[in-house]
Amino acid sequence: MAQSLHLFNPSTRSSSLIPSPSKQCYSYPKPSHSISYRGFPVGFVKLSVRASSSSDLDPAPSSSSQVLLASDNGKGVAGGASATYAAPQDSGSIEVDTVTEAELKENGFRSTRRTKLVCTIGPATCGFDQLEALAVGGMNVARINMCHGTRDWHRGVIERVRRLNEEKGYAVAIMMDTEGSEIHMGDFGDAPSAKAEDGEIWTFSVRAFDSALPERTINVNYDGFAEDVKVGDELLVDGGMVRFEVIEKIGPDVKCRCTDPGLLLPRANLTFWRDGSLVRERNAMLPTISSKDWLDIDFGIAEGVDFIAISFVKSAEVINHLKSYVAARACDCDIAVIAKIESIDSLKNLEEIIQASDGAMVARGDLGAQIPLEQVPAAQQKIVQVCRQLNKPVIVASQLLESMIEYPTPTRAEVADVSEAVRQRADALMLSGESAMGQYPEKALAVLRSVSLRIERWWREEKRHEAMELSAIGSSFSDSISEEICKSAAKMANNLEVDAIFVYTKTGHMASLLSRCRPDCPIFAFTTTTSVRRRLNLQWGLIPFRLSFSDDMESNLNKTFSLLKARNLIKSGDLVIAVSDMLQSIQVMNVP
Ligand SMILES: Nc1ncnc2c1ncn2[C@@H]1O[C@H](COP(=O)(O)OP(=O)(O)O)[C@@H](O)[C@H]1O
Ligand SMILES: C=C(OP(=O)(O)O)C(=O)O
Ligand SMILES: [K+]
Ligand SMILES: [Mg+2]
Repeated sequence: MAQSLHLFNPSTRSSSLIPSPSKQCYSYPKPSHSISYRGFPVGFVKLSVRASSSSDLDPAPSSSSQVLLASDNGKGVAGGASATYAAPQDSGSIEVDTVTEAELKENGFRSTRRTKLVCTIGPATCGFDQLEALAVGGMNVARINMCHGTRDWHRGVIERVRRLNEEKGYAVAIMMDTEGSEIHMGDFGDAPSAKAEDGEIWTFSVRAFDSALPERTINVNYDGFAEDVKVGDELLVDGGMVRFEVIEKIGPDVKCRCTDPGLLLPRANLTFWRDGSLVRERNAMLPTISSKDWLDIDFGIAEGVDFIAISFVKSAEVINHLKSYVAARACDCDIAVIAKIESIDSLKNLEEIIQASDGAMVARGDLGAQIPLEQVPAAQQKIVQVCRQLNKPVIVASQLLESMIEYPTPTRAEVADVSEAVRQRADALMLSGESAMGQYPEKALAVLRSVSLRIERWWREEKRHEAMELSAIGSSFSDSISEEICKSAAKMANNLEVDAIFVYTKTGHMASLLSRCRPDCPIFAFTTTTSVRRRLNLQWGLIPFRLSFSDDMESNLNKTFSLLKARNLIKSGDLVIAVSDMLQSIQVMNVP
């Protein structure tokens, strides 16, 4: 027997949507057998609430009443959509990728992976077959780093990922990461890297060299470099992978002695320190988004990437600016803006930056160059928590499996680091050099996958009581209803041990609210557009499906059940909870 719980705010809906006892709007699919429910409220409850009339999203007068309906037969409860959705042409199909399909069939719902995986694409993984191997291995998002390679090179990667999605049914999203205008070294011409030995004198220069670089010379991208540094400053490459001391300044050239030897990689980040503190001279005035970044952003918009990650964000202002820029130019696609938290300024303004963004990245590489390394773990935990509270997806990035650039197995410490990020319930983990230029990209991805699965299972079995208290975030009354529905649905799903939560969501918002609750069961997110489906691929626990659906939940459910059954993804008797952002309701039912 199907049971349902609906919430209405009658004043926000047309009169035809108000429940009418004589009108039976739903006849839910009848399961083949009935089950008993523990603790499920059945009955009719009327609540009086004060709706905020100041919200433009919810123009309800303060006298409006909010009605909570629960039904034990799933019939006679009316509702409707706040918008009418046109059913696209291909209404008879459901799209889900073959890897998820295989995983669901082999391991059952419970053991599908909840933590999402991002792979940086570089020379080691840019071919079609290599990209396909990563997709098969569980890559949810492909990241291209505009610090490296040409736009043509990146365009090629985007085309191959899109082709992979079209030909093989994947929904791999594309994230474009901007270079940012912090100080970094140039390339080494044909050499992939250079070795700096203890005591060697190297020249860091802002001069443009026409031909090959002179020996032991490094280009610096920031014109003010030679003016900003002082003799005696300490110069850190990549947060301390290699260290130099500034010994002499000669016009545009800065001579430095190597004090900690190591490998110099192209475009490595440079910071300089004076008396134990990071120096913030005129370089602190560089714009977050450089003129080259703006051209890259235009490229990303033209290519229809799914996410744009902004390096070295300092304030919410730049995010707001970029979001309006994107909104004005990207007419038919919705590009999410991800704030990379990798500077002292971004930590200072953390909450406002995350609030303004569509997600965040804990970019530990540069963060570890700006704050003492021992402070990075606490910063990571804080960023992950703030993102969860504010309902923004968060990616933990950099050096997760650094040794796997060279070796086929990770260190125990790396496995512990990956475990910690999964235990913090971050939405996604990211590979950088491991997948871009390492020797074992697929093996590194397999480690992220197996560690995620194991820790997620441990969490479900052992840690359920450690649920995070989620504060209210809704900015309108209608938002608050959605939020409460998702919290209740997630709690019910855990208590009733349901097999899956189904969410019908046009924009993806309702799916993200469910993901935020980190329920024990997977969330099947049905959405009408391929772009939303790809975007949902970054969020914890969501299995995005593309499906055409209408505002009629009965037919949506019937259609979903029959399509999923035909593909052996669900079976009669499976217990599911369905929620939707068109009709604010929770329904509990067995698959017929
Ligand atoms: N498009 C690319 N072309 C060439 N090399 C790349 C590319 N993307 C990434 N890499 C390599 O992978 C390494 C790690 O990638 P990433 O972490 O994104 O960059 P970075 O180390 O510069 O912050 C880079 O240092 C670079 O050597
Ligand atoms: C992910 C990071 O940014 P990028 O690789 O672009 O330096 C980082 O600094 O950790
Ligand atoms: K970058
Ligand atoms: Mg960085």
